[in-house]
Amino acid sequence: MKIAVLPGDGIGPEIIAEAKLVLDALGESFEIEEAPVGGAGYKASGHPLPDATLKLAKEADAILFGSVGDFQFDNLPRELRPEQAILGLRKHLSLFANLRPAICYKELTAASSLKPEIVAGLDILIVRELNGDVYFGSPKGIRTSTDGLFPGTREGFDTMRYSEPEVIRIGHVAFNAARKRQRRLCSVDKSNVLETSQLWRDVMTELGKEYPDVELTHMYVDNAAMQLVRAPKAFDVVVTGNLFGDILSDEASMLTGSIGMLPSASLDANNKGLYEPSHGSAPDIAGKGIANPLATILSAAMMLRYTLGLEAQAARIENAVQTVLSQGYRTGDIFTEGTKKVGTREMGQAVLNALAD
Ligand SMILES: NC(=O)c1ccc[n+]([C@@H]2O[C@H](COP(=O)([O-])OP(=O)(O)OC[C@H]3O[C@@H](n4cnc5c(N)ncnc54)[C@H](O)[C@@H]3O)[C@@H](O)[C@H]2O)c1
Ligand SMILES: CC(C)[C@H](C(=O)O)[C@@H](O)C(=O)O
Ligand SMILES: [Mg+2]
Repeated sequence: MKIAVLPGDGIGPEIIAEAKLVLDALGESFEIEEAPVGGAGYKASGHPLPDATLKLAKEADAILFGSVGDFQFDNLPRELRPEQAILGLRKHLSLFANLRPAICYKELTAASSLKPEIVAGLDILIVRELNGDVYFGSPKGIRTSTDGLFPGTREGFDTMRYSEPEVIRIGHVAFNAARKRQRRLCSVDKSNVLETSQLWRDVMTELGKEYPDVELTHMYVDNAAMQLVRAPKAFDVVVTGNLFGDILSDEASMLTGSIGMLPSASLDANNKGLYEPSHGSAPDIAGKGIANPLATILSAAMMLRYTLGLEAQAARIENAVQTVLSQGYRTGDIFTEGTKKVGTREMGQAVLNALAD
């Protein structure tokens, strides 16, 4: 099994190094090949998604991705900025289904931004559509306005767009995920204002008839943002568009203690996937050896489960993460009084030790 490993920028290489050690420790014969991406790709070959990196990503069975982004590239034309690499991979590989599980481990209830009783036992799954919406809709750009309130001035514009088949395919993923869980699906949109959302809601409602065993509800995104911090355990599976899902999953991460705990899978129609932590390159802590590697290690576990068919190995990794948390190891982002503060390497080592036991 060939795994493309794309560390990227900022804390990417630090957290990926730990996930690689975990994969090495499993005793499987993975063929692991690394390639530069993001700012690192730009530096190596003048493009954030070099041809050789894209080729490797396409031919590999699965992709493990760190993170991209660095303010030193902010002044480049958009198509050369690091973030285009992850957007390009998602698009080129048709990775339309982004699964972001927000689970609050019992040891981390104290680290959550909410009261422990509100997050204890929290286990929700955000299913985010990843190939459409305002991210990819055209036209987009910056131009001189010819109408509107301030003609003759610059205006930025993007197009929010969803086709029916795009909504149907992510809908099936979400309904099927709900079937394997508590059979409750909340579709989040802004159909009181947006036409894309009206279509989204109509299509989800229609699709719901094929899944009579799943309870489908609808919620406006502003209310969903509020309910996520008021009573997050009321959710089971949430399905939403690209932009709303980006924002809601960062919000949900804080219920688990830290964004450093939130893994993700980005899947195509055949469950081939790219696996990455939901967080970014964290330039504020890059190079300090203090980033939390657990979201990346848990993403590797998702890769074993969803794409490589190694459920038992995925469970081994998840159990090891559970063990290190109960042993009291904490990186700074999840540290609370009475626990042991460690850096990236020590946290990774603790996971390796737990795997060896
Ligand atoms: N998929 C990706 O590659 C991805 C995702 C999100 C953001 N980004 C990019 O990352 C760069 C920084 O973005 P940002 O600051 O808005 O978001 P970020 O997720 O990188 O960081 C937000 C905050 O969370 C902290 N944080 C993130 N991951 C952490 C970890 N593993 N351990 C401990 N703390 C962690 C950071 O220190 C920071 O304070 C930008 O260039 C952005 O575009 C990339
Ligand atoms: C870096 C950026 C393009 C990306 C997104 O908006 O999808 C990130 O925030 C994420 O959540 O993976
Ligand atoms: Mg994001």
